[in-house]
Amino acid sequence: MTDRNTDAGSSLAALNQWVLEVARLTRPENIHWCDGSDSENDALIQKMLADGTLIKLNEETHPGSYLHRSHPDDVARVEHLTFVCTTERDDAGPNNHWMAPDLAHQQMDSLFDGCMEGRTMYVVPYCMGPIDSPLSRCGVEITDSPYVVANMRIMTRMGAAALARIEREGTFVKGLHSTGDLNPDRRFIMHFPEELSIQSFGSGYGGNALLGKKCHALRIASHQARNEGWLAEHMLILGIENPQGETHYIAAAFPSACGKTNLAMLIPPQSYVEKGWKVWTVGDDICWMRPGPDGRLWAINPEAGFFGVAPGTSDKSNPNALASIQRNTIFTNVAVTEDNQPWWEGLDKRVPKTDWKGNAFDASKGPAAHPNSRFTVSAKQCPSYSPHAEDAQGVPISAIVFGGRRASLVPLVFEARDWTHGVLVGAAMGSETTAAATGAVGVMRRDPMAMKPFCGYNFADYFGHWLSMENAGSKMPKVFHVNWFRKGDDGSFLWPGFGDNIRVLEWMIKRVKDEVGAETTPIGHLPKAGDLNLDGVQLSAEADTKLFGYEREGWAHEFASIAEYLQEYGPRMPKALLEECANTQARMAG
Ligand SMILES: Nc1nc2c(ncn2[C@@H]2O[C@H](COP(=O)(O)OP(=O)(O)OP(=O)(O)O)[C@@H](O)[C@H]2O)c(=O)[nH]1
Ligand SMILES: O=C([O-])CC(=O)C(=O)O
Ligand SMILES: [Mn+2]
Repeated sequence: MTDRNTDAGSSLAALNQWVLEVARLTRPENIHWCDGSDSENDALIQKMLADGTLIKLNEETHPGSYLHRSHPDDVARVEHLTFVCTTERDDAGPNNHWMAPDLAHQQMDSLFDGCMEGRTMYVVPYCMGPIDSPLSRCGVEITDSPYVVANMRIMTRMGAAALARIEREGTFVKGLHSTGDLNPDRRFIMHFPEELSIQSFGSGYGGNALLGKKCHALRIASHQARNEGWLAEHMLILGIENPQGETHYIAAAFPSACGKTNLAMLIPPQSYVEKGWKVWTVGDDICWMRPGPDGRLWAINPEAGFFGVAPGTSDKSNPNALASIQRNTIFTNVAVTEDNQPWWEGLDKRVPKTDWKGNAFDASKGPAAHPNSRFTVSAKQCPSYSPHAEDAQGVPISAIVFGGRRASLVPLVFEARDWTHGVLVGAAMGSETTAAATGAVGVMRRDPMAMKPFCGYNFADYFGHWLSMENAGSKMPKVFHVNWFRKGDDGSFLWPGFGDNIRVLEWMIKRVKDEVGAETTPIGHLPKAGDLNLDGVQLSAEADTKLFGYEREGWAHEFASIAEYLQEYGPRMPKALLEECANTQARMAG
């Protein structure tokens, strides 16, 4: 496999040439190279206020903050229109939609033909990760959307410093984006991992349009990571500091809208705060990890901001997120109150005046804020932002956590037997779908490592890559699985979740430090009664069995379906993983 644009030295010439090529195709009125300065941002904001792209929010309560209302058909990622275009179909795998690169280029060229007439074309150089980190990677997004530019400025290190790094380094990911006419029939999100390039047309929504995020930092980066021996994952990163002042870092993969931002910003219950426990936020969505000289995995957050789900965010559920978004925040598709403050379901008891489409709010017509409405804000505004979040070498990872949204069967927490079993636990993940992507909500689907929508290559090869991370000299993190979403017979959540999730993290750290034993079952190790601190938590008798038990019959069914799922990948699926699965099934039968 060769990656084409790696010609160091002539990188700026290559960039210039590509920009001119794109301009010839898209025919913009102007070309603007973004330097990332405040004055540039101010001018963009003024332009967007003037043409209605942004609406100013209450300056007293939310200084420097704006509302954007997207087209009502353009509110989430579009997985059915997202393609991985590798030369060989099997390199994209059954987990991706595939199109031959030539055909995809033909199709995209005709969409981009003249699409920027009368518009300004913005050239956005950006760096994913701290600007001085060897783990970081750069890209350039060309876009005709000032909203995208303003968001990229918050979400990445954008502008002059990134351009200088590109010039030094020679390699960058090429991203081309146009909102086109926002017609869903003319919408495609195309990835060309072998060319390190992305082409996105017809959507302004975050995951489809902020190309540094899912398109670059996951789909393209996962391909680069495989070639270069590292991991690009859909994971939050947090630091948990114990009363002795030791901090352990945990990376956790949950599918979209399944609790990454909330866990990353966790505020412990009062009893924990009093003892001196703290949680530090390193990242809330994406994690790039690489083995360090000491054999441990070292991780950076490639992003500079949070593109978080608004509904459900409150001073009870996530006070750190709420504190972060009091100023300098772009809100997308939220409702507004009488006095022009942003509002969403779960924030407080006020009744908004206007819904996310800009109509007078009418409770009979559905929620006021779109269920996938979002805030974009700099990570620096988060009170729990880790002092080590920008460390060039990253932070060392002690534990990897997988988790899904599972109303039944799956207990609160279990630990994998070893690395290979841990890879199986990740590969076997299932979760109920959410509003973060278009389509039905609440349907259980396999979402290995929370990467179903984001892995830029064949899952069989991806699992093989994960298995290969353990080798002589490596000190792999322990692997756990959690489920905050188990429901009781009456349909309510059995576990309080949010701040109380620290109880589960504390148990994990005790396991990492070998301070407690565990109950061994065929799915892995469960906490022994008394080892997980439940002081002050009121659990029903039903919760006690459902959160901490192993349900033999249900798991046998689950694993029959997991085995079938892994078989779908055919002979490329690593034997070691199939054997681990069979081995787990044998334990269940025995
Ligand atoms: N019951 C329960 N709900 C939770 C918990 N943590 C998060 N949630 C809810 O899950 C939804 C999504 O949470 P987020 O933290 O925004 O999810 P995310 O994984 O960061 O989502 P993306 O940004 O789409 O990747 C919100 O409605 C939260 O209120 C928890 O511990 N228990
Ligand atoms: O990608 C997006 O638009 C938002 C997000 O974090 C996800 O869906 O996982
Ligand atoms: Mn996400």
